[in-house]
Amino acid sequence: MTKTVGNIKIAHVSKVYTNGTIGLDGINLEIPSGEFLVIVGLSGAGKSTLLRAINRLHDVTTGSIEIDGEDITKARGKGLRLLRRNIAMIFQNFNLVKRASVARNVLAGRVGYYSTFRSTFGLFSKGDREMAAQNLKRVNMIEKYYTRADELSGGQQQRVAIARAMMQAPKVVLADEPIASLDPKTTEMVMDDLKRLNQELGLTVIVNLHSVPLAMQYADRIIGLRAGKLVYDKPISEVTEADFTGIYAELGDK
Ligand SMILES: Nc1ncnc2c1ncn2[C@@H]1O[C@H](COP(=O)(O)OP(=O)(O)OP(=O)(O)O)[C@@H](O)[C@H]1O
Repeated sequence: MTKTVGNIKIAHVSKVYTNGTIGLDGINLEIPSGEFLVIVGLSGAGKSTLLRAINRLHDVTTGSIEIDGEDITKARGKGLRLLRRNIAMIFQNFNLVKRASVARNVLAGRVGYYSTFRSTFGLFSKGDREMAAQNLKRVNMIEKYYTRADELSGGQQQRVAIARAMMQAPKVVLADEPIASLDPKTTEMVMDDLKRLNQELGLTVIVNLHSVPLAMQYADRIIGLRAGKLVYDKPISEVTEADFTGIYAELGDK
């Protein structure tokens, strides 16, 4: 089997929802291992659809999405499970089990490595408990190990969600507007956490954002979507001040 390093190759990908809405329209995109890619675009541009196609939460209508040479759009059964294990997802609304402890939520990130029986009964190994503690330290949340998730602030919940994502030992992290419901200071903490994972562990990180200034601050490369099409694609070194307004104007010009 190919060694997984987090290269993504999206070729001729379109997605038409069953009601006829075009989600994605002929996307071609290569994302090299270790890149911090930010996707910007107005609401409805197709950002979530693209992220969800990458981990196969959505099926695409045409095209292929290769993760290290393996097409996830065609994967089935065990092959799909193994591919998915390498791709962690972080959501806008955190998706934690509110009544469970922080530790339990973080350990849940490990279920891809366990039988259903063991994970249902919480039979996690000592090694995994240590890994959970390590990942909570990484996001400065270790002191909340036993706290219930619903006693945390939004920013703290998102950091627990990042620790949970890390339990998968992923190669790729997808974050769908991870800071949409957070204040500016917490936003910075969460974006810093994502950047640290990218830089220290070399993970490929793909983040959907509405904010171009934030994209400018964190991205290696920015792409823009409008009505399902790729309309902007530049490395951060080539993004100019003029593009700043350009991105807004072009994306807004529906
Ligand atoms: N399940 C669905 N069924 C039908 N159409 C959908 C579905 N999900 C999304 N769409 C449509 O697909 C298009 C792209 O939506 P998507 O959620 O990917 O955009 P987005 O850029 O992520 O928007 P936002 O920033 O608001 O999250 C929109 O026109 C949306 O209405």
